[in-house]
Amino acid sequence: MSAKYLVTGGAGYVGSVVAQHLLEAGHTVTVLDNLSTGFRAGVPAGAEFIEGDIRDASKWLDDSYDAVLHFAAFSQVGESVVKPEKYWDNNVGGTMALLAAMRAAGVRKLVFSSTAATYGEPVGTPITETDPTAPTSPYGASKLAVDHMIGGEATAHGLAAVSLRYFNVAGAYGSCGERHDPESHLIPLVLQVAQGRREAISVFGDDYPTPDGTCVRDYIHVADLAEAHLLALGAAAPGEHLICNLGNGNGFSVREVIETVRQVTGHPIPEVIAPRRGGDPAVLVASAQTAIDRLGWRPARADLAGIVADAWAFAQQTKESP
Ligand SMILES: NC(=O)c1ccc[n+]([C@@H]2O[C@H](COP(=O)([O-])OP(=O)(O)OC[C@H]3O[C@@H](n4cnc5c(N)ncnc54)[C@H](O)[C@@H]3O)[C@@H](O)[C@H]2O)c1
Ligand SMILES: O=c1ccn([C@@H]2O[C@H](COP(=O)(O)OP(=O)(O)O[C@H]3O[C@H](CO)[C@@H](O)[C@H](O)[C@H]3O)[C@@H](O)[C@H]2O)c(=O)[nH]1
Repeated sequence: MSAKYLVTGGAGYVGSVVAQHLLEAGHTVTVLDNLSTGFRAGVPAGAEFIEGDIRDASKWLDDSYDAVLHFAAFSQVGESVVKPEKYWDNNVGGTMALLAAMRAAGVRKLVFSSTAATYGEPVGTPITETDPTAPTSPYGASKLAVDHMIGGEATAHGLAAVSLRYFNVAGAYGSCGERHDPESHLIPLVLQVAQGRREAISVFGDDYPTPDGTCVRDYIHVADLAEAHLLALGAAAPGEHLICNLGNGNGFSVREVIETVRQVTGHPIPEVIAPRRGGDPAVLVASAQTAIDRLGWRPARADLAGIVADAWAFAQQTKESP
């Protein structure tokens, strides 16, 4: 059945890919985005676009919407360590206003972009949703605070909510992909080296307690992630807050990612060792068992070389833009 969805942050990377999937499934989509890190051209054709801030969501939200998918946030781990106030203000303050607008409008279903960064340094691998949450960055702390806020909203006011804790999102979907300005994520930065836009990739720390000394992450294809959002829209009952990790359960080190980019692009990719980046845990690998059991989700694009190849195809389409 066709439904109407508000997608906050739908001019950004993940939000645009999910909006595109919703449109392809026959739904009506309104994107609300203040373009602080997103791009007008990133909004998929066929979606209505409102240039505005989630803090003002009450201006546009009404009971014609069936649910909100909430992506709008600042999301750089390293930046959050040096500018924590920016993260509390936008991620927590903005979501408080959005939840109030949803309550006032009677929109009672939410899917939220949470993150692996809520766990901090894990107590074991893979990470499950019942593991302790002790974020190592203000970004992770702000997202954990929002998860708590959503839990309270569900219990007190009957919201049906799903927090999806993404691990490292990568790859592209057709004309929707990752283009941050400036870019901070590993795979698009390594691809910029392959394109000749950067001389070398900096490896942030080679003295972590991992097999090759560099940080290990669980890279998930953005299209697999998008499919989980569509499933999540039907997963929670009123008053329930379901939390699901989303990853493939495979960890790759920074060096392994760089080597994969060499294989995909044929470029030698020079690397230089740089100091550790603040806020980075050594290893983040997901158990997605809850998503498999509760959403019926199955990742179909888990191969790292395939993920990098899709990101490379997208980077080649958008060579000149940021
Ligand atoms: N990319 C990842 O690897 C990853 C991993 C875990 C979680 N997440 C979460 O997923 C979400 C999307 O991440 P992304 O990589 O697509 O980031 P992005 O920066 O590409 O997209 C975020 C979008 O939100 C918009 N936005 C920010 N603040 C806003 C506000 N106050 N009002 C309206 N619009 C606002 C930005 O303009 C941008 O278009 C974020 O919440 C992020 O924390 C991302
Ligand atoms: O130039 C670079 C950029 C990154 N890295 C390293 O590469 C890894 C991945 O970094 P990045 O791509 O910036 O992603 P993360 O910092 O792991 O964070 C992403 O993944 C998290 C979940 O794991 C999400 O919460 C965040 O929103 C999302 O940005 C980390 O160890 C970084 O230190 C480098 O060595 N050099």
